[in-house]
Amino acid sequence: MDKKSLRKNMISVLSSMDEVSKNEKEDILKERLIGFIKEHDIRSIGIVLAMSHELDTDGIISWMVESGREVYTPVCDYREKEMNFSRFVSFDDVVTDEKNLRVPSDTSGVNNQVDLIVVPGLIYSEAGYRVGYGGGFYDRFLKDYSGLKVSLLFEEQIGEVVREPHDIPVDILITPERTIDAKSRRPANEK
Ligand SMILES: Nc1nc2c(c(=O)[nH]1)N(C=O)[C@@H](CNc1ccc(C(=O)N[C@@H](CCC(=O)O)C(=O)O)cc1)CN2
Ligand SMILES: Nc1ncnc2c1ncn2[C@@H]1O[C@H](COP(=O)(O)OP(=O)(O)OP(=O)(O)O)[C@@H](O)[C@H]1O
Repeated sequence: MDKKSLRKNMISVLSSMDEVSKNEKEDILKERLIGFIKEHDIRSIGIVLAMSHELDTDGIISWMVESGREVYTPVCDYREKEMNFSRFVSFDDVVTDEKNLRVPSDTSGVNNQVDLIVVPGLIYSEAGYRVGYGGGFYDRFLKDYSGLKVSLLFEEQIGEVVREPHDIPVDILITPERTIDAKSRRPANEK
């Protein structure tokens, strides 16, 4: 199947997940990510403000802000195909961009070298390769980023990913059932 159909299929799988069990899994993912953040003493985090079919990140973001961590969310320049992370302070200070994604109303506080980025995606291989939403924003951004990269996902999202030269893999995959050390599953020249 081509990449576009793979994306479409996975979006429909995610959209048709049972709401109650999805919420339960999201709660587990939140707790697992909080454990990871504490364990690695993460102080600044880059994470998306999710769309409705995506894994809900609002609860995680609230915990991060309340626990005194700095939160940054992506802001895209669609013309330049560029993305920066702007400081997120409160859900009261959020607007929507031209693609209807939520972004901070004040985008001046940029930090592109946070301790941890939670990388969104649709399909993942256990080696940490990823099919995203097709914008290429993360692959372009991550080539100059040197901090930790994790992804949160449901087991249903693990599958075969055909690697492309520009793909930048994540270090760790967290599912409701396990934490996969993706980096250790790759050969030394692909770290
Ligand atoms: N919540 C959330 N925010 C996010 C992302 C994400 O995955 N989730 N991103 C993760 O990268 C970035 C935005 N990614 C985007 C990727 C593609 C298009 C886009 O141009 N979409 C096409 C339609 C897609 C298609 O069917 O080809 C369009 O609107 O014309 C927009 C944003 C940053 N913010
Ligand atoms: N480092 C890069 N430099 C230039 N173009 C890139 C780079 N990374 C990705 N692209 C281009 O962006 C487009 C989308 O890439 P791809 O299909 O890999 O997106 P994706 O991985 O699904 O999205 P994302 O990385 O935003 O999650 C492709 O046309 C690809 O060639």
